[in-house]
Amino acid sequence: MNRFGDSVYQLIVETSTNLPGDVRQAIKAAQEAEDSATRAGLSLSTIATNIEMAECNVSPICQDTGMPTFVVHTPVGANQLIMKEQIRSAIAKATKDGKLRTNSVDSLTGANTGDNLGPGTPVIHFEQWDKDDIDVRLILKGGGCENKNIQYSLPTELEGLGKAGRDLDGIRKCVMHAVYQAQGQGCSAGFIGVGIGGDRTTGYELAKQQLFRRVDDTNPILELQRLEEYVLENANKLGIGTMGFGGQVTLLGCKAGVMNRLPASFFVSVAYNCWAYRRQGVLLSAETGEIKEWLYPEGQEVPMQSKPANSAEDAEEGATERKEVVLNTPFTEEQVRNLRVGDIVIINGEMHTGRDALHKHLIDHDAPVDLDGSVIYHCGPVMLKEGDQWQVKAAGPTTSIREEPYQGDIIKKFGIRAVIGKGGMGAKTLAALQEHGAVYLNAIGGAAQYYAECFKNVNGVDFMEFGIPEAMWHLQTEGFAAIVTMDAHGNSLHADVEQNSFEKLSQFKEPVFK
Ligand SMILES: O=C(O)C[C@H](O)C(=O)O
Ligand code: SF4
Repeated sequence: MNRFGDSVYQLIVETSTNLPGDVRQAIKAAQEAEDSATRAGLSLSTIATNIEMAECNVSPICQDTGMPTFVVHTPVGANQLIMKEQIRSAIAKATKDGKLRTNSVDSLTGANTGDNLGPGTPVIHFEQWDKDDIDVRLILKGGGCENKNIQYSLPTELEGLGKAGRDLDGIRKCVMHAVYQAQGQGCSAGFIGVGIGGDRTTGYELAKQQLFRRVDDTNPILELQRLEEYVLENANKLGIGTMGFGGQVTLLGCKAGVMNRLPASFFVSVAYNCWAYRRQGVLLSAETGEIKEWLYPEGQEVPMQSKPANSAEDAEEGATERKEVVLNTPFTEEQVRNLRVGDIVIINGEMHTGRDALHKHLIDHDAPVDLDGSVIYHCGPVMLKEGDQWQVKAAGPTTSIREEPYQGDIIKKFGIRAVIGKGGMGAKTLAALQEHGAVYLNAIGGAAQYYAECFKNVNGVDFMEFGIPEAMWHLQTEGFAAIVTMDAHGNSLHADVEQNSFEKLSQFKEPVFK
């Protein structure tokens, strides 16, 4: 068993940096279905480039390397205590090597443990089985998509869909609603695991177990197979699209499982996973711990392409739709008031990261640097210190809506002119953008390698006491491209897509499974 720890380390690195072949296949199919000159098509192309970059750089696909969750099957008599210790050591080493972000935070104090070890992290489930080998599976599911998980208790009344009863049709409505309520915030196009039955805890567990299935498998239970096919086909009619930009592809996979329940309870639990669906597995020799087999198709079997516009017509249509503007920081009020929803902004100069801890802090404290005209990037990067210099290892956007309670006030207090993030923000921020003269720019969630390349130097850092993801990094930037999705004139693409998809949701009100 002396190779067990090394094998687990390899599994962690592979899972974080190389998206499996079946997931890649689903993303490629989405690229085919989407007009490549649209916002959704361009985003998928960036995602494809990012997947290749992560594989090539052996660096995290997305900066949020998630909650490491292992499911281990062992032969009877194997020592699980030793395996647990070696898994923990492999997690700490992968963190130190920049393959995982420091993601384990004390819930009361906010202190980051720095090595991804702590109460509840990593999650390790052991099961015994009657085979001779050890099966280790790992999923790295990020926080943004985890926040979009949802649990329904039937019967219930669902906005847009009406009554959902305790039957297959009620389940169908819950799952359609789950996709709608996620909008683009969990980095659509996504995958969902559905757990039918159980109690609140085991229902969610069952939903997450579905995410260990292969994307291209078929459910052996006929009713569930029909449910999966129905949801996959019809959720894509909601028009939410990649990153919630609108488009043909919103969902890439739906997998449902069922277990018994108590007579009084009927839960439908949905686990939402972003496109950066990082899960892999290995079969290990119980004697040596060596890898005998990888359990999902490996990434290199399915190369990705950043597809060029597929026809001259597409390219032209795309070009007339949007304007590209190059801006150097700090921005002026006039520059941002000239921007409209749909424009692409290419940013050069210094920008500052800031997320949950910083926004809360800035409400009643001064900023450590002058933020007049500045650009704030909602991002918790993976950083590594090489010699005396910090290096940006992965740096995609985080879900902006979490900063909604603070953002408007902070924009006005410090004179910020642009906020970059993903998933959009709400009415309070939109009003502040209009009043003060600022814009919200949407970057492609999960494209952490793609954006990391735009950061040419780390000029400094403040609030390291918040931990690496929450610190305020001052980053020298070149060629960072993002789309205006909320402008200084009261327009919000997010509000429009939400409204349109809500109207479409009501089409699915009538019973389908009787
Ligand atoms: O924590 C992050 O970096 C991102 C998070 O996974 C999110 O989707 O908001
Ligand atoms: S940023 Fe997006 S891609 Fe990354 S973990 Fe969060 S939801 Fe997933």
